[in-house]
Order: sequence, then structure tokens, then C-alpha cells
Amino acid sequence: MKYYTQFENKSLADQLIQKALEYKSNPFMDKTLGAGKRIGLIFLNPSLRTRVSTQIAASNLGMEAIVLNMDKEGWALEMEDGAIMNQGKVEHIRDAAGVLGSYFDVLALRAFPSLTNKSEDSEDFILNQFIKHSGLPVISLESAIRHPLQSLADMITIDEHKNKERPKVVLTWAPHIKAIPHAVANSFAEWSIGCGHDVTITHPEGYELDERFTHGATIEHNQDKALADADFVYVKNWSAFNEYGKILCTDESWMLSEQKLSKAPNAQVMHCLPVRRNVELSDEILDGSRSLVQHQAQNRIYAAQAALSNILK
Ligand SMILES: NCCC[C@H](NC(=O)CCC(=O)O)C(=O)O
Ligand SMILES: NC(=O)OP(=O)(O)O
Repeated sequence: MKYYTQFENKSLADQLIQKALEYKSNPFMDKTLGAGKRIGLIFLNPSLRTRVSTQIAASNLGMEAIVLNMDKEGWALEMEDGAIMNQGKVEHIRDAAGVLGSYFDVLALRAFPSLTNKSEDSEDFILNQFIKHSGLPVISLESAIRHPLQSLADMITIDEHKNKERPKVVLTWAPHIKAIPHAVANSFAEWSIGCGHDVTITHPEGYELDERFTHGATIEHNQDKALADADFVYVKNWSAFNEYGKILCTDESWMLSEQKLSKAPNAQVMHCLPVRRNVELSDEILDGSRSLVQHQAQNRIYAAQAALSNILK
């Protein structure tokens, strides 16, 4: 594997889940695999979990990780080929990625969408510019349209907590105060469908996700109906995709609460974090026994370690 940017196939996903679980019980089993190698973690946006868990994963493999918070500490990057750089952008991606390519063995990148340029976001323009101009193996730390390390951690968490072979997994839209990217929702749908779960997606009208990611899922606009008999409920806000980046609904009744789960007594609840408490998800759920959010966050380490070790091998 040279690039870890998306779901590839079930067999690779199963292999990565298995490897991650091995690392979880024995984190240092490959402690020299990355010896003498260096990974650059490039952030164009904020992060808590991704930054720290990926550093721990690299360290468990004996690899040096160097973090560059490029949004705050780097030069403003020009991404467009042929640009006349007489405005605010200081350094071209061609030059910056080339330099990073000579410093590191593996590059990892977080690049959120603009939510204003649908075609650039949809083709993951920034991630692909880094891939093209660095020449290195690349791991996505959340791109404009996908968050594959989060999704791998989510699949590990579902495998650890499922009570049946093919669980019913519901991805539900939740309210938010801001326009939020589609990456986590897209990616979760892509992986959960790809891993063979029985997937239902529920959201208000107008919040249809990009169909590239939802093929194979049931779409149900009635949230109560969607939640019935769920084994796992993944809570996430996203902005509209068709009316790109817009907030179309602020209906607070979409917030997931204990009362909403009355027809899903066994449902376990997931969220990638950070979560807006009592906007997306109630305190009672987050602090109660249904919540898997801390397990998901912990599994981020082993997801990153499995992806990284696959690239190193
Ligand atoms: N990396 C995990 C989530 C990142 C992003 N959340 C945010 O931007 C939250 C911002 C806020 O709550 O103000 C998202 O949902 O795609
Ligand atoms: N879930 C997740 O990616 O968290 P961070 O944005 O804090 O890295």
C-alpha cells in the first residue's frame, strides 16, 4: 500500500482491523519497523485526536514523527498551477511539497474542504496536489471528502462491540451551529457499507450526501423509523452537499437523546469527536453506558499504527 486515503476493499479493511487489534494487545510488537524513518504530519486545520494518536502510532513503530501546523506556523500556500503570486500566498505547493518530499519517508496530511468550491473539494484537490508533488507515500489525516483513519477506528470499535454478524448501523444527521464538512459522514458510510454492515442513513430533506459514498445504504428521512432496532447509531452533522456548504435545517429535535432511542434498546452510540454537547448529542447519552466515543478515540492509535505499518512493509 502506498496511499492510505480511502476504503479500498473488504479484504484489506479486514486485514487492517485484524492488525490494529494485534497492536492494541501488543503495541510494541513491531517497535523497530520504522527505525531510521521519518513521517511528516502536516496540518492545515486543527486537531486533537488525529495529531496525538498518529504520533503515538509512529512512536510505537520506532519511527520519528514531526508535526507541522502549516495553517499557523507555515507559509500561506498557493495551490493553483500557473498562479501569479502577487497576493497573500507566499509559497507554491509545488515547491513546499517537493521540499517535504526530500525530508520525509511518509507524509500525512489534514486538509479540510473549503465548502465553497464544490468541484475542487469533490476531487480532493489539495490532498492530490500533495500526493503529486511530494512523490511520497501519503496518509490522509482527513481530507475534503474522507477521514479514513477515523473510519478504520470506527470499524474496529464496531467489531469489538457487535453482538451479531451483520449489525444494523444507522448514520444520523444531527444539528450544529456551523457549516461542517462531509468527510466523516462520507467515509463512515463508505467503510460501513464496504465492511458489509446493514446501513441506514437518516437526515432532513436536502442533506443527501454525495452518492459515491452512500450506494448500498437505505436512506430514510424519518429519524425515528431509521433508529428502530439499531445496533449502532453514528451521530454526525454535515452541511448540505447539493446546495453546497449551506445550513438548511436547524431543527433541534434531530439531536440524539435517550428518549429517541426508546425503540433501539441495545443501540450503542458513536461520534468521532469533537462533539457539541446538547446540540448534536445529549449529556445523558455521552456520559451513559451506550456511548462508545472514548473507545473510538482510543482505537485511533491502533488504526494509525495498522495503516502506517502496512505502508512501511
Ligand atoms: N476531525 C473530526 C471532525 C472535524 C470537523 N469538526 C469540526 O470542524 C467541528 C467544528 C466546531 O464544532 O466548531 C468535522 O466535523 O468534519
Ligand atoms: N476525530 C478527529 O479526527 O478528531 P481531531 O479533529 O481532534 O483530530
